[in-house]
Amino acid sequence: MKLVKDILYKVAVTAVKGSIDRFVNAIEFDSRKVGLDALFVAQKGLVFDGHQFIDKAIELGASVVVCEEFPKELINEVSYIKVEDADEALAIMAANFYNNPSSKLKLVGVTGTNGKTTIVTLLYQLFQKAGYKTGLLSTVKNLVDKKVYKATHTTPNSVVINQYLNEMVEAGVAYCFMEVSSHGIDQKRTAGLHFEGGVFTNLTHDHLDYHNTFKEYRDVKKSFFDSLPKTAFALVNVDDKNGSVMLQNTKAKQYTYALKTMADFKVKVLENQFEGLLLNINGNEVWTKLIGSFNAYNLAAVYGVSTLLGLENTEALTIISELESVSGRFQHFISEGGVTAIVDYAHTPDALKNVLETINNIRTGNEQIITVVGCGGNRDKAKRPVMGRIASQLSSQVIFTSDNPRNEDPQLILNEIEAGVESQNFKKTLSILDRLQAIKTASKLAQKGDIILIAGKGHENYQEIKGERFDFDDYKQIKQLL
Ligand SMILES: CC(=O)N[C@H]1[C@@H](OP(=O)(O)OP(=O)(O)OC[C@H]2O[C@@H](n3ccc(=O)[nH]c3=O)[C@H](O)[C@@H]2O)O[C@H](CO)[C@@H](O)[C@@H]1O[C@H](C)C(=O)N[C@@H](C)C(=O)N[C@H](CCC(=O)O)C(=O)O
Ligand SMILES: Nc1ncnc2c1ncn2[C@@H]1O[C@H](COP(=O)(O)OP(=O)(O)OP(=O)(O)O)[C@@H](O)[C@H]1O
Ligand SMILES: N[C@H](CCC[C@H](N)C(=O)O)C(=O)O
Ligand SMILES: [Mg+2]
Repeated sequence: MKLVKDILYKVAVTAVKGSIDRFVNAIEFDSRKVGLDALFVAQKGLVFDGHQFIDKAIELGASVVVCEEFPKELINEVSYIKVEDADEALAIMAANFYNNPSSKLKLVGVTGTNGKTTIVTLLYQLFQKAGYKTGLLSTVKNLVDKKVYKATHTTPNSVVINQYLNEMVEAGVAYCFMEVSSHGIDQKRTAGLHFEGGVFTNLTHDHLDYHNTFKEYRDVKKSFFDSLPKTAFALVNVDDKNGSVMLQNTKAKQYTYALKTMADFKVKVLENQFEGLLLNINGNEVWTKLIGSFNAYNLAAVYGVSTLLGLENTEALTIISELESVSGRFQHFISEGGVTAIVDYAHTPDALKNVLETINNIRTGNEQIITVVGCGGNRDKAKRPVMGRIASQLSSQVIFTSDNPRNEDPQLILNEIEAGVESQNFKKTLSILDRLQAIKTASKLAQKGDIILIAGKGHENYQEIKGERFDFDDYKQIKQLL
């Protein structure tokens, strides 16, 4: 039970009807989940306006309603609180409800188009190995020390974030590393959190269905850095031209990492092999099991965060050499028949290009690269032809197939991917709607020494078709087939 007055601390309230000197036992924004004495927040969503469910929420027991507009008819027993921004109010109230857990541990948020999951997962591993209880909020899973919870979003909603953080505090967790997605920032899921630091990885094409323009997408990411307090650090990749944009208006202490430019955390790739990377990190040579120069960027960020959080340089470097790759990110094996299979979550043009360039750079002879790839439905359509073009340019053979079609016609998605293939590359491509058949075909085409890349779904263990999720795991399938 919590006093409404206390939950409203720091919320921009514009009007109140009824008493705020009363207790509630939960905060809900989905009327279907409301129980007795809950506080219901009406949010304007993309599909529905939560204000239309206020009556329903009261019927189910809500005693306090937080909204952007008062309903026409008010009920005497219910308290109504009008706020400027319901999403932001929800996040601040959620933090207050759980006694602001983010200020009781050290929370670091990682944002950018690619590399978030990799960086937060490596940081989780690193701090665990250094002997600290650690938390993780990521696309793949959420972890409260060693306890595993399923992830539904890259950045969960603000109530869930604070629930996890609260559980972390209770479990004695000292550090939490979380992914901060652009949807999450835009929907204010991270408002009201106290960050010890923020990291920017890179900004390339994705989510333009949601953010409309690249500038809008960039400005949403920037607003995360604008909101950091001056006690925090802001660590950005300055090889990406948007790195400096992120720092423009931040109050936080500024730090940089890079491979090509001068930076506080400077990494050079000395060797780039299938077995791993030999790096020079700020003058120290380190061997790591991670593959591909894009992971040199991720490790530069990991090293930067570790030392900014107070870890000894030598300890950080020693543990970096022990870190394991992240599931579904360049996850690979070599079959008995000598075929290398790689499963990777590359679902953006930049990621696909990086992964294919990595494979092209580290292959030793004339091995064929056979790529199986598709694009998700009900998401950014503009990236489809670009991914089609990149896959066909950088592979010996490409099989386009379905990713998660969601509610779109899978064949139409394939047509949009194929539209990006240049005429000289047509003969390299093939389209097979069924993902399992596509993977089977790749496994039949592959000869000893060849490399199969299955891109787009990484760790996902399902395929979403017409609103239904069916079991599907790229890695398990290819492992069985080879
Ligand atoms: C596009 C998007 O982000 N949508 C999110 C958004 O949904 P929405 O705006 O459509 O909500 P809505 O259905 O219109 O409902 C509006 C309000 O009415 C309420 N409602 C609705 C129905 C009802 O009967 N009663 C009721 O009270 C809803 O709870 C909500 O508060 O708000 C919901 C509640 O917080 C989210 O679950 C939902 O995420 C959907 C499932 C989603 O797929 N999001 C993806 C795109 C996403 O967020 N992805 C990023 C990763 C991106 C990356 O790769 O970087 C992530 O952070 O996971
Ligand atoms: N630093 C990087 N720069 C470019 N590409 C990267 C980088 N790190 C990883 N990738 C590529 O992007 C894919 C996704 O990586 P990761 O899951 O770490 O990113 P993410 O930012 O968490 O993605 P999402 O937005 O889906 O949560 C990887 O499988 C790899 O192909
Ligand atoms: N976080 C990404 C996941 C994309 C994964 C891909 N398999 C797809 O379904 O499109 C997104 O929400 O766009
Ligand atoms: Mg992620």
